[in-house]
Amino acid sequence: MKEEERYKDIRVDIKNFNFYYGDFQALHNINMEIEKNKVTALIGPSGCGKSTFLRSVNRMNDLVDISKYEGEILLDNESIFSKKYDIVNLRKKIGMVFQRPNPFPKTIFENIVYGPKIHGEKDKNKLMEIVETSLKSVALWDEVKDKLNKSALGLSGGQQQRLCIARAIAVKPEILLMDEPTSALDPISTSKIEELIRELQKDYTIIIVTHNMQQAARISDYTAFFYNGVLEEFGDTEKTFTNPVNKKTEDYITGRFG
Ligand SMILES: Nc1ncnc2c1ncn2[C@@H]1O[C@H](COP(=O)(O)OP(=O)(O)OP(=O)(O)O)[C@@H](O)[C@H]1O
Repeated sequence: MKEEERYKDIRVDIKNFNFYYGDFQALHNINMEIEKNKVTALIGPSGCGKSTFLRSVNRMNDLVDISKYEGEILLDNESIFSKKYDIVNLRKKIGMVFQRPNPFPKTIFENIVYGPKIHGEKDKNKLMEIVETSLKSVALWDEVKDKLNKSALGLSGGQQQRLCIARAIAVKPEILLMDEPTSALDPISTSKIEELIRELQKDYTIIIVTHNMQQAARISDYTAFFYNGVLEEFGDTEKTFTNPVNKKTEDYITGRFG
C-alpha cells in the first residue's frame, strides 16, 4: 500500500504520549495508530493504564485536575487538545460506552435524543428517525419499539447496554470508545454485544478495553498490550495471539500473570 493511502486509513494518531496523575506517570511514551473501521482491543493486567489511555482519547481525563499530559493525540491530523476541538465537539466525534450500563433515568426515547438535542436537533420527525435508526443499529428496535416512553431503567442489563451504545451512536460519532462494555453482562448479552461490535465496525472505528482474552481474539483486528503504563506490543490480533513478539505478551495471554 502506498504511504499516502495508508495515511488515509489512520483516524487517531497517538504520538509520544505521556500521562501523569500528579507525580505518578500512568502512561509512558505511547505511540499508536488507530485505523479506520477496525476494532482495536486494549489488553493488559489491572492498573496497567488501559482506561487512562482510552479516557485520554476523548479527554475524559481532563476531569482529573491533578492530571497532565505530554505528546500528541491527533484526530484526522488535528490535535484533540487544539481549539478546533472544544470538548462538546470532540465528544460528538468520539463517543464512549462504559463498563456498567448507565442509561439516564429517563424514557428510552429521551435517552437517545439527549445528545442530538444538545447538538441543536429540534425537529420532532428527525428525532424520531434518529431514535429508530439508532435502536435498529443495535438490534434493540423490535424489543422496545412499543415502549419508547417507558423508563430505560426497566430494561435488562444487556438491553440497557445496547441502549447506551445506541445513545452513543445517535450523534453519529466517528470513533467509539468502549471500556469493558460486557463485563457486567451475562454470556448471552455479551455475545449479542460482540456481534454488534462487528456490525458497528462497518461504520465506526472502535477502541475497546477488555479483560477477556477470548473476546479480544474474537472481535478485534488489532491488539495493544499494555504493561505498567508501557505499550509493550501492538499489532495484528491474530499474530499477537498466535505468535507474540514480546515475552510479557505471551505470558499474559497464556494466563501466566494478570
Ligand atoms: N484518578 C486517578 N488518580 C490517581 N491515579 C489514578 C487515577 N486513575 C487511575 N490511576 C492510576 O493509574 C494507573 C492506571 O490505571 P487505569 O485505570 O488506567 O488502569 P487499567 O489498566 O484500566 O486498570 P483496570 O483493568 O483495573 O481497569 C493505576 O496505577 C491507577 O491506580
